[in-house]
Amino acid sequence: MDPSIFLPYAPPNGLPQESKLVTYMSRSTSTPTRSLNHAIGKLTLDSSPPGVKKVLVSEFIPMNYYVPPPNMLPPESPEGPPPPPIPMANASTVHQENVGGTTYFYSTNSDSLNTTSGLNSSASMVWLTIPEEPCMDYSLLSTARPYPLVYPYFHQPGPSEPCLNAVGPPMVSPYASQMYAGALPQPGPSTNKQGLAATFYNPETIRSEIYDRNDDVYLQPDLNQFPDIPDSVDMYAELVPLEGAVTHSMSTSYRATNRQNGDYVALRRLHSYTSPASKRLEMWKQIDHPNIVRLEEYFSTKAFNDISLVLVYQYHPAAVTLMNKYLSGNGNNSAEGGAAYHDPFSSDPDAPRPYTHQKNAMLRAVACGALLPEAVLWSLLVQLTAGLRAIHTAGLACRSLEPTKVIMNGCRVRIAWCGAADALHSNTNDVVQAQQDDLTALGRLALALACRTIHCDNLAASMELVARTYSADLKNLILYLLSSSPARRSVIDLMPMIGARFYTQVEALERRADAFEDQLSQEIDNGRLLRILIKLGIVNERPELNLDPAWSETGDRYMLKLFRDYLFHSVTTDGRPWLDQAHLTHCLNQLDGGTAAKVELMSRDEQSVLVVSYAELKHCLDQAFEEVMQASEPDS
Ligand SMILES: Nc1ncnc2c1ncn2[C@@H]1O[C@H](COP(=O)(O)OP(=O)(O)OP(=O)(O)O)[C@@H](O)[C@H]1O
Repeated sequence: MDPSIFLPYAPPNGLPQESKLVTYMSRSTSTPTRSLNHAIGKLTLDSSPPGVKKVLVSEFIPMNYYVPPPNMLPPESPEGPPPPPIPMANASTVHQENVGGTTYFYSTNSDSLNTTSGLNSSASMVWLTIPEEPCMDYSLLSTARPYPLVYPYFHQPGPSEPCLNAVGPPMVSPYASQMYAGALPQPGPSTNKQGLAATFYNPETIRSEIYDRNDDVYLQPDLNQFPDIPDSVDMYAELVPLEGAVTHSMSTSYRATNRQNGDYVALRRLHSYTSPASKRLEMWKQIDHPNIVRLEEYFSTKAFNDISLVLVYQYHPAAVTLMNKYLSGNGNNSAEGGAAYHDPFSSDPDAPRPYTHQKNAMLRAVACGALLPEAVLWSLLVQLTAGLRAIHTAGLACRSLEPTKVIMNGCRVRIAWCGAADALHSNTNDVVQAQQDDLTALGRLALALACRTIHCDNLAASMELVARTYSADLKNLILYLLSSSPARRSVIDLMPMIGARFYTQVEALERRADAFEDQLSQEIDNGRLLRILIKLGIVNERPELNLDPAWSETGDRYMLKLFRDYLFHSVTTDGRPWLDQAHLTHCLNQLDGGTAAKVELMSRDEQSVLVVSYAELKHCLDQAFEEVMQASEPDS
């Protein structure tokens, strides 16, 4: 064994000279900090420029090994609540404003919080308390579709049929409602997890994510609604426009099914594409990264009555864009602490708005307690920088890092439609400049997420909000990304700024893996037992096979019938049903394993007893099932 592994930890000044950390520390005083100071100077923020050490993640507090009471949690703890609303000075004044002849009064008195006036709420918002995490309502999480769904696989109860869901809690996801024909198993007691914990490893959240995906995958839209879309394009069929896709002349997105393997794919069709496909698309095909939607292939087609280039990507069910999830403020995402605020002007978008209303979309987000917990922001940034790093390292540039082009499902972030921009602008050669633009775009995206609005044009005000709400490290990271200094920025420089927060992400992922493993260990045998039950059900009490009405009552099948009675219809000595699920599971496991253990089977008239091993029973079952399978073939 290499004895050097036992050497004690060396302090920073004792780091080996070839260490990357040494390289970084020796130059960190020049590149990032200089540009940060420069940027801060330009923004004339009140706060003094950060010192070098602040840039180097000095404020991070390890967490989670001890869970303090909620009010003591650091803002970026995985358990941490969203940042508190910013208190505003002078909360008792009344402000009035005349808009279009109407005078609006803004009571800034915190007592007015309970009034129903939407306008008042915009002034007194800053004193709103952070809402409790809503109890899980799956319907909030299921995404709206622009088309009605048909249910090809599952029976829907007709009007006269009893509906088990008639009484009980509100129905959950459409898929779940079809699967269970009734209420889902109720989630356990509310765990009231917040921050990363709420999204990464809360079992109820994980469960609802899975239902959302199943909704998306199993509930088919009615393809007749799209008569203009070809039945198939190359090897892809069942094309459906992707939810939220805007129809325009340059490109269209579809979900489709691969006819060879049945997998879903996301297609990006570039209309009237006459130039040769960019060579960079081949490079994009090589990129396989968990934070990038993989480009599988591309081809030209005339199926759309023009020459289109079609890019084929991996499909991620129930994916939503960052725009829809965090920035659109459409109120559908309260489970995310959504940026849903009451907009008193929503009924008439063109109505003149008070200056106060226009000015501060981000302050409204503060008012709703809708700012994201810092840990969630870092998680998004860690994933985005990981994806971007892979892209830049491959000598490519994303060119479209926008909230509408980054998708999320569950807690995973993926950069979507990579390569489409290269295909559209195949004559753009300056990758280095495009990579710099990517970093600026990442900065804009980070700022938008931090302020929960895309209206961050007032950079100084936005940065002030960030500085007052989040750690100096987050502010510095955004400033670095947005810096206009001529020094070349690199995605690699972001890693030291993320620093120990990386561990938070790793820890959350490990906890998520634990949650999955726990769940898997509980469910792992269910499929196996279900399969053997299905086999038994197919064989037992079959009225006839191959015109033989006695088939299931004779030969091997008779033993299986007695075994079924033994399993499900045993009674106690005084004639009561004997229900012992552990015994039942044990017997099914023995049958599946075909063990040598013996079981006594009694005929229904109690006149004869058969002693058989599970191995024999298994053999009987396999034989009988095989016979049914053969009889089911059309030419049998
Ligand atoms: N790989 C994917 N798997 C599943 N869904 C995806 C995937 N990529 C994107 N989506 C979803 O497709 C939808 C439409 O995306 P798209 O980028 O086409 O929207 P758009 O607003 O019309 O953009 P554009 O104006 O550039 O055409 C988005 O809601 C997004 O969540």
